[in-house]
Amino acid sequence: MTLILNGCILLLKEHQLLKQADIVFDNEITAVTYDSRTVQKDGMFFCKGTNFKEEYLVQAQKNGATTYVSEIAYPNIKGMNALIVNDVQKAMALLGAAFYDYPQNKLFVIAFTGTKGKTTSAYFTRGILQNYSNKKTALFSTIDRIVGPKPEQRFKSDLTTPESLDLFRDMRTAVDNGMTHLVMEVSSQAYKRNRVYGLHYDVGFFLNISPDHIGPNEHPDFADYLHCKLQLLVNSKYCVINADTACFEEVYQAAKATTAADNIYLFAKKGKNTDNVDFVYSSQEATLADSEFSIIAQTVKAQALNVAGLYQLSLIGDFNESNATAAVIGAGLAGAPYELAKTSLANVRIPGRMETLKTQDHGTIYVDYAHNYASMQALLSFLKKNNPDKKIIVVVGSPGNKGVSRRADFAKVLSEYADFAYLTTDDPGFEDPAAICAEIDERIDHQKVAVQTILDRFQAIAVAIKQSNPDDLVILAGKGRDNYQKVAGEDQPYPDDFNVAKQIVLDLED
Ligand SMILES: CC(=O)N[C@H]1[C@@H](OP(=O)(O)OP(=O)(O)OC[C@H]2O[C@@H](n3ccc(=O)[nH]c3=O)[C@H](O)[C@@H]2O)O[C@H](CO)[C@@H](O)[C@@H]1O[C@H](C)C(=O)N[C@@H](C)C(=O)N[C@H](CCC(=O)O)C(=O)O
Ligand SMILES: Nc1ncnc2c1ncn2[C@@H]1O[C@H](COP(=O)(O)OP(=O)(O)OP(=O)(O)O)[C@@H](O)[C@H]1O
Repeated sequence: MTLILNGCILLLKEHQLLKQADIVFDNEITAVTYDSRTVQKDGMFFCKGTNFKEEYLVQAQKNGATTYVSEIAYPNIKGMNALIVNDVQKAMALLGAAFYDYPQNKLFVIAFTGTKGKTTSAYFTRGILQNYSNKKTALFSTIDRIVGPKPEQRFKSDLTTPESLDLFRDMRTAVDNGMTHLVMEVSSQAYKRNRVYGLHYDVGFFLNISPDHIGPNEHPDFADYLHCKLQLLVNSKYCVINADTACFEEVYQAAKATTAADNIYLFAKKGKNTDNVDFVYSSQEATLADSEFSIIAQTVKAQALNVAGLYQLSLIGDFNESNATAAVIGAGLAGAPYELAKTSLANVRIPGRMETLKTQDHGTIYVDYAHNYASMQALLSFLKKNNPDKKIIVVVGSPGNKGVSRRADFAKVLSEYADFAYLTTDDPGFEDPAAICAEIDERIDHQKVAVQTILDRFQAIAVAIKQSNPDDLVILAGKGRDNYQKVAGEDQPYPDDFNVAKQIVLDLED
């Protein structure tokens, strides 16, 4: 992979990003990076970030960088080409795509945004497309990035949507590994930080929106959060929208701004406002671990996708039927027909999303990543509605140094639905986990919910399971399959909630 300096200048000018170009020598660029520690010979180095220091550029030059791209010039740096731009993140995304030779053009790209359900929908979609594409579907999700068919081509993600250079590099790797399809999650932060600037998708999904990610390092307010999420639709050839979402009118208008109505698909749950939607899904039957739902195609264009029919899921929750409906439509737009979607979907399981453990004498255990009001409400209200006579026991904590409003939110949602709450530790960071639990506890309605605080998460889960009866529902919320606790700047190893529960159940049933 290479870049020609003149080509870079043209591209930046085309997007009105170039303020100044100081060219010392003309050479071919054979590597790109934003980290001085990974610079290679004849590399291009991007100076970006709130914590950026000039010494990184000095190190980059020492390590072989010949060109830097930055929003400000560094006059002390001699003997390097300088491309001074008015937005380094946008410049990086454009030059990154060019450097990796536009790998997105070789992939059918399906992208999901939404406050909740991105990972689940992405996994469902990939589950179907893997069978449709002969195992050639890449996945960029919050949990992992899969760039090829071999186990070593799957690795853990650090961000939901990676930095642009990493994104285009991984797309290139996926193409070189023979992948033909890509399913990816796009966070609002990815748009805020221009990680996906210039990227177009074959299909873009808007799943839902509720207040989240608003704070000092993320979005200043809800309007900014929504605006960032809407960008996905503006950059998609086909748009698929959950018509039950909050702010539907704004969302639909954003799609219509750049997409013909024929290429916009709407779906909604039966019983809501389904008059003008293409697909309606409806719950048929749910056990404690599986659910059955149907998708009806209401319009000619929906029928043409050939995906309507009855479906089964190996995880429950009406919200997961919504996520699965989205996946079926996405896979349908890629060409996957009903029968294939049906058989593929039935087998998809997602790490830490409604994973179920059935015990002999201690109820049904759910491990779920629900970690804010919207997701906890969706989860607990579903369980309550379908099991009005069963006791709901929740093990939950709230993280330190972020999302402080979640503490009051958890108190509210527990008061609404839970019978028993075990408050415990969840990534306390630099805060005292006991104080965090106390903040939740003081807002819980103790007339409705019995509360016990057990700071050791393993012990909290053990006590919750041991004290439950065969008919009870025990929900281990918030951490999904996280195998660490973030404590005072360190990731301390933790077996993960599912493994902890499995161990406790094994010990009990020995
Ligand atoms: C607020 C935010 O998005 N920050 C991201 C951003 O940081 P930054 O650009 O400010 O970089 P920085 O940490 O100040 O570092 C400065 C620069 O110096 C470079 N450096 C550093 C040390 C050195 O020796 N040499 C060197 O060159 C670094 O490579 C970096 O480019 O770029 C970094 C990668 O270069 C990200 O790791 C970092 O994500 C932080 C950790 C983060 O937590 N982000 C969250 C908010 C996020 O993006 N979340 C969304 C999901 C939430 C949602 O749904 O919106 C996500 O997509 O994951
Ligand atoms: N469509 C939905 N509506 C409301 N809640 C949902 C929905 N889908 C999933 N959830 C809940 O949210 C949790 C997180 O789901 P998922 O990981 O799919 O979402 P996400 O958008 O990737 O989330 P995040 O941005 O927090 O990583 C699930 O464990 C579940 O409790």
